[in-house]
Order: sequence, then structure tokens, then C-alpha cells
Amino acid sequence: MGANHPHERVDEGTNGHVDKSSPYIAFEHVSKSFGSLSVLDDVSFFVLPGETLCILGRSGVGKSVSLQQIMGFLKPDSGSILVAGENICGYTEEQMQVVRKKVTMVFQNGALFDSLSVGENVAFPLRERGELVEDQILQIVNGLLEMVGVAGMADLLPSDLSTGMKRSVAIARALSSQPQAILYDEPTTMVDPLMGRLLGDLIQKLKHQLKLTSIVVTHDMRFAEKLADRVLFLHEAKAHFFGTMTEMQKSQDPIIRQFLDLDALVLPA
Ligand SMILES: Nc1ncnc2c1ncn2[C@@H]1O[C@H](COP(=O)(O)OP(=O)(O)OP(=O)(O)O)[C@@H](O)[C@H]1O
Repeated sequence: MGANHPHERVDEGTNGHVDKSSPYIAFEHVSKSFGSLSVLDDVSFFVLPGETLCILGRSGVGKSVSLQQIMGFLKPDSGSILVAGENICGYTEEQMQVVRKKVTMVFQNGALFDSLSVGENVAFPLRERGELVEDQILQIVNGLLEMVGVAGMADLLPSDLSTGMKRSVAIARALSSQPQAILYDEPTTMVDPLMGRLLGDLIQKLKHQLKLTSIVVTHDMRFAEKLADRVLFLHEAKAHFFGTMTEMQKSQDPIIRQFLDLDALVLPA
């Protein structure tokens, strides 16, 4: 079952709107190895603007490596990667910093600054921009904390928060840089089912209210069912499946069936 290929690049118009019919992020025949370990072999997929792609697959199949290549932290050995409509292969660190203002990543551990309060963490990208006065910053920070469900926690330190709350704050901080797309690495790992649901609701809300393009790496099928417009299933270094969740659920491919059936055993309906 091969992956579809993206058609054209995303062209940003003069008014900053993106072309909704062309991919916002795309892999075209991407391969990546570490020494003799082939992690991705000729992988292609795409995400349209405003859509959510869930990347599924067993541990170690290259889900995080895919996200890291989108962010430019790792480079593919071959193939090309389109981010925000630009082919980023060959981009310098300086060029990637511009791309990372449009596409940001929320790490599993939140990657918050431990010595800064929650509010200061969220304010950090706003202060870096240097365009806003303190009152405006405070207003935006409080609005974002409310949006992600941790209102009133601005003065706490990250160590005072649960894992799920830290992730919500990391999402608020990502939003404060006004990205067009967010990449989430395993957002429901190590949080309880209720927090997992809240994070899912939040990602959904950001998609609908802010029209954000998202890629969500997850093991959690329930989570993917709720969020995914499209699914990429990685298996043995290949894009084993790329299509809609409904198509995946109907698939009779034995490897996909095994993945779905095992998940159903672990998480009974
Ligand atoms: N910088 C690196 N150097 C060497 N090997 C790496 C590097 N990053 C990842 N790998 C290897 O690439 C493989 C894929 O890793 P990746 O983190 O993408 O897996 P994953 O699908 O996200 O799995 P998990 O759900 O367990 O995080 C693993 O075998 C990992 O050890």
C-alpha cells in the first residue's frame, strides 16, 4: 500500500493566506538511516493546510525522527521535505529559524524553562519579538493560559504542575509565537485518560478556532480517531499506509489489522 504523493508546493499569497489545496508539509521519497539502521525508506506523505495528520506505528519506527526532520533538527539522506510550502533541504540553520516561526513543536516533556514561572514561559516568545509592551504581553499570556485550560496558574513553576498541565503550558507557549502549524510528539504519553481527553479537545479546538495545521505522533488509536483527517502508518521503515482513518479501519491488510486488533485488546471499547 503506497503513500500518495503531494502535488504542488504551497504558495503564500501576498495577503499571507496559504493555498488550501496544496500541501503545507510534505515528505517526498524521504530516506533516513543511522549507520546501518534504515529508519525511513522512501517515505512520502502530505498534510494540507488546516488538516491534522496522525502518525501511528510501533515504537522505534521513526515517528519522532520524522518530526525532527520537519523541524530541521535532522536532515534526510535523500528525498525532499516541504515545510510551509518551502523545500527545506539544504536550508541553513538561519533559514530554519525563520521556518520554525511558522511551524513549532511541542515536545513530550514540554521542554519548559524550569526556573521561569508558567507565565514567563508563555511570555518568552512574545518578549523575544520585542514588539509588545508589558500590559499587552500579560493580556496575551492570560488569554492563552485560559485557552489551554490552565488559567490562574501563571505564577506557578513548571515543577508545581502535572505532566498533562505542563503539556498544556507548552502548547500555550507554542501558540504565543503565532505559528501556522504545530507538531505534537506523543501528547498523551504518561497522562491519565481524562487529561488525555482534555489535550485531545484542546488540539481539536486549535484546529477549528485557529485553523492550525497539525501533525500528532501518537500510539493512542482513540486519540487518532478523534483528531486525524489523515493517518500515516509507519512500519519497517516504510509508509505502510497513508489515507483517512476510515480507510485504515476498513483495511484488510494483515499488518494494519494486527496493529488495530492489538490496540482494541489494550483499550476495549
Ligand atoms: N539522533 C539519532 N541517532 C541515532 N539513532 C537515532 C537517532 N534518533 C533516533 N534514532 C533511532 O531511530 C529509530 C527511530 O526512532 P524514533 O524516535 O523516531 O522512534 P519512534 O517511532 O518515535 O518511537 P517511540 O514511540 O519509541 O519514540 C530508533 O531506533 C532510534 O534509536
